[in-house]
Amino acid sequence: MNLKARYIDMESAEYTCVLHDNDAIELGVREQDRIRIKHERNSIVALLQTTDTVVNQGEVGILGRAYGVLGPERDEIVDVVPTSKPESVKYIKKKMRGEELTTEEIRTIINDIVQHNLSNIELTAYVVALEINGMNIRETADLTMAMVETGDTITFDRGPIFDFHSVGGCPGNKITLIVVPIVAAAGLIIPKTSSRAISSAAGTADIIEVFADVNMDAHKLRTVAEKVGGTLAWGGSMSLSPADDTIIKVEYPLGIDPHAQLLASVMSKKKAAGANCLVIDIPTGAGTKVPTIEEAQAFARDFMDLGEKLGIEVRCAITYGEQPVGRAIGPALEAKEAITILEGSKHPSSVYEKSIGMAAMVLEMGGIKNGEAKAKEILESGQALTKFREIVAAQGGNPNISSSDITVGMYKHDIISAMSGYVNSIKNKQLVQIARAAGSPKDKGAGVVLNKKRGNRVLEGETLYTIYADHEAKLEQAIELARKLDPMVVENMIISKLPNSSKYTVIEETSSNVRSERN
Ligand SMILES: O=P(O)(O)OC[C@H]1O[C@H](OP(=O)(O)O)[C@H](O)[C@@H]1O
Ligand SMILES: O=c1cc[nH]c(=O)[nH]1
Repeated sequence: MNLKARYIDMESAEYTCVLHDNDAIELGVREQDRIRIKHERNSIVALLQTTDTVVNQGEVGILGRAYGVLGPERDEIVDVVPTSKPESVKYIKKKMRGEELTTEEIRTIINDIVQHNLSNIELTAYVVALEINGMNIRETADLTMAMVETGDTITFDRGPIFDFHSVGGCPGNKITLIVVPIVAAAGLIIPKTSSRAISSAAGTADIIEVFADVNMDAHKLRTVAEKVGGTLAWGGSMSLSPADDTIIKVEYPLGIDPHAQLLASVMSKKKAAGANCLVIDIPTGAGTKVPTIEEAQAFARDFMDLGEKLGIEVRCAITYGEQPVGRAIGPALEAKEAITILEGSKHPSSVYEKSIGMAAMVLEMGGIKNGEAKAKEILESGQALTKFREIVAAQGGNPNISSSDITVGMYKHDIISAMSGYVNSIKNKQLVQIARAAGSPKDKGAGVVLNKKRGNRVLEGETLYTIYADHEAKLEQAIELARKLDPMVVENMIISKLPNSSKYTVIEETSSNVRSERN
């Protein structure tokens, strides 16, 4: 059916088009059916919505970026035909039943994801099927290669190319901002790309975006890395492994990161960016993606096996993840904390220690002896800060950036301990929920800053942590959640008194061990 193309200034997660009810009846299609729209040599598949008001009979409305991808002029005639479900839906169902997929079936799924042929429901089914049934290492390698082959790849004139990546899952893990400048200042090339938050309150790309442009294409990634030695880029902004960001957008609201998808996500980006030597950080422990050391060791083996298949030398660090790295969680708060370390502060030491440890592993892969001493020298002499500023400037940020330039949320609230004792545990996932409720990562100033960490002595009335927000209503939501979730457990020698006693003093109406004070 030939119809006039009409731009609709709205966005939706999947490519979407709108037909008048009468045209939909004539074409024999219903809401949520798929429609192929052809314009010259270009075509897209969009999900259908029907209307008797938004577009006229004889028109097809095409939403936002789908219109841009198809490319007709306003009112130009396009050809509209019904089309069936993509073949990959069959293979997603096969994985839902727990069956092994062939190389070709995996390629078909990834092709359909890259072409935006799958609805968000189908994409969610894919992610959930992987979360429940997983993939063996052969399938994971095929998945990785399919993600590489559907995008661009970069080749550098000189090498070897180094990289570093965290599997995530531990809040406050802002160390990439320190590791990359140390490695680049040592003269190694590290074209680092990061994703946005998946299970956390701020992915590395969300943090860097506070002070520099993270969007770059593959050409710019290569040019910046060759010029200043390193990049701090968002993988989703470029054509390297383009399926990755589409899948992450579905994982984020669920807060899940299926093992095989995680492996393929990381390794496809590294392969596409031309990495030869890679260090992987695997935060481990309760409240992370990898609860036990045994699981972390198996994860590391999978990374090394995949690396062998892809021609990348991989070394892994199993790192402590049972509480946040450092004290800040949330984009601006984490940026400030990381830059403070680059400026010379050694507090909090977990950020300093972890950054030095990870950078040392990369330096040693590059043949530098005593990587730890070298990493410390580069950081403490200010060379890492200078390199960081060069990278920021190359990415359009302030070339003289300092921690005092970073603005954090204007609304804040202290959570106060109602009892004296020691911090027995800090629950990562609950802290993430609170930071997200405060607006992180979209609201850059939102998040949480810990005043106490595990094992610290706490006096009644002391601040345990502070919640920050850019909007007052979100601060209120986060405070309410904090009361309910109680993410920091303070205990003393008496755990409980019986009968009719709780281990906590109940100061407000909640059963929390905290009371709240405004500031
Ligand atoms: O913690 P969650 O959100 O699950 O994992 C995603 C984070 O982990 C990785 O960190 P990096 O880029 O190596 O610093 C990703 O790129 C992203 O920033
Ligand atoms: O880059 C990343 C990091 C963690 N998990 C992913 O799926 N991708």
